[in-house]
Amino acid sequence: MALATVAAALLAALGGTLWLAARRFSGPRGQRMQGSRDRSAMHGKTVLITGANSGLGRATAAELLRLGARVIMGCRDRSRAEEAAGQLLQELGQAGGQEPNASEGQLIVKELDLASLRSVRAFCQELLQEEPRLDVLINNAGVFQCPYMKTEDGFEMQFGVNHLGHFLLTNLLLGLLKSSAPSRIVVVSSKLYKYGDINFEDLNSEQSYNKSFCYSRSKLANILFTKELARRLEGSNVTVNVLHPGIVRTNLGRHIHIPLLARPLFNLVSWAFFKTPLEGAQTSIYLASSPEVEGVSGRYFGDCKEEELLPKAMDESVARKLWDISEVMIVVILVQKSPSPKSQSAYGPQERASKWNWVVAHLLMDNSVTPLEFALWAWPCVFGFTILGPRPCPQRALPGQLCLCAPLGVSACPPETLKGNKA
Ligand SMILES: NC(=O)C1=CN([C@@H]2O[C@H](COP(=O)(O)OP(=O)(O)OC[C@H]3O[C@@H](n4cnc5c(N)ncnc54)[C@H](OP(=O)(O)O)[C@@H]3O)[C@@H](O)[C@H]2O)C=CC1
Ligand SMILES: CC1=C(/C=C/C(C)=C\C=C\C(C)=C\C=O)C(C)(C)CCC1
Repeated sequence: MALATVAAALLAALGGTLWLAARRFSGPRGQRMQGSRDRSAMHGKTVLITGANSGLGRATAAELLRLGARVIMGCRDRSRAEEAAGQLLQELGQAGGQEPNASEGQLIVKELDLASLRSVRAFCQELLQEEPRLDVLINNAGVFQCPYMKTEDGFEMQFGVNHLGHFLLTNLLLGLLKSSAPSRIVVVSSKLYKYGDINFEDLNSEQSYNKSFCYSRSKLANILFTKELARRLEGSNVTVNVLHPGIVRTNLGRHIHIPLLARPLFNLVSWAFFKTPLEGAQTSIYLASSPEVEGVSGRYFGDCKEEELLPKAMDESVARKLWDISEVMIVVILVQKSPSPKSQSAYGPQERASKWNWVVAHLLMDNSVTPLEFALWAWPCVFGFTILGPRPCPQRALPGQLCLCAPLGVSACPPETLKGNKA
């Protein structure tokens, strides 16, 4: 009897494995591969890929390199990136029957930590000095469902890396992309955007943190960012599109804890059902290199085809507001400040409870003010704020001017506004 049970269990396990293996090799996960195209399709083009040392970024880099591109790998860990670059060149050499480095494509490793605005700025400064052109920017790097952590600048990690770091990166490189036009920006989002919301009152998850919601919110932010950027880039010959890659077997799940004993099963299931990185990277490669999407902008793709978005990912006013807030966050952000006794008196109980210690600012007006213009008066404004403490927000007090407002109505405004508002 016992023998029969063991035999049945073994048979079931074998059958299950065979079924999974059959799925692995027959499933329709692999949409058409972009890799069969002309080997010099990207010759003369410079492509920057963030997070190119692993998963989808690595596979995208390999393929674009194969197509002849000069690929810049923007990675946070130089040694991991150099190791990946060495492997890529070797694989390319082996595949092409050539010596590594002998192919037309070129691979460059540069340090870029999207969890540090200082690192993003330093990276861009170097890139702008060294690179005469940039044809494709692929915002690929990402963090998935990590425990509550903050970036160097005090942002919740998933929002900070997946959205804000890329927001700054893209804005700093826009000039070069425009001067290299026709050029492309490709944003890697996720279908999980559906479960996110842009809750402006707690963008930094100070009040509560849910790792799934925050990942989804950051991916929704990727889509809204793409929509708003496409609008701003109309007529510039720089396109921007966003994609979801499907579920792909990469290192993205590193923060998901799986009990040791269950790991083999999860590995088997992910092996059978998930896409390989090369399969998952096809839409990135397509949007970066295919002539089919020349001039196409502001669209959402999966499996190399345009897909529909939920209304919340197409809301122009939310996209604009997110842009404005992000712009101010990256310029001003670190007005790291604990409320002084004086400023505490200006808070209601709810505000005090939120322990407001940095300014989440937003543009009150829809007037477009460049970061440079903003920076010119941001510091005097912050200075005024520090002296006078938070003031009630004089909503639209000075038409055409910009005010910084904390989420709960506490404001740091241009000095004139503060003066006019003094009690
Ligand atoms: N895999 C999937 O099923 C899906 C993935 N995506 C998206 O695809 C993108 C790529 O992820 P995937 O390849 O799967 O995951 P991987 O974890 O394999 O790759 C993520 C890359 O992002 C890099 N990265 C993480 N944090 C930072 C940072 N602070 N600065 C710079 N680079 C950083 C990682 O660097 P390091 O190796 O040093 O950690 C790594 O190179 C992500 O945006 C993800 O959200 C979307 C939907 C599904
Ligand atoms: C989620 C689980 C795993 C791994 C998932 C990976 C590698 C990526 C998933 C990414 C998704 C869904 C991103 C969406 O944007 C394991 C296979 C490690 C274990 C099971 C759970």
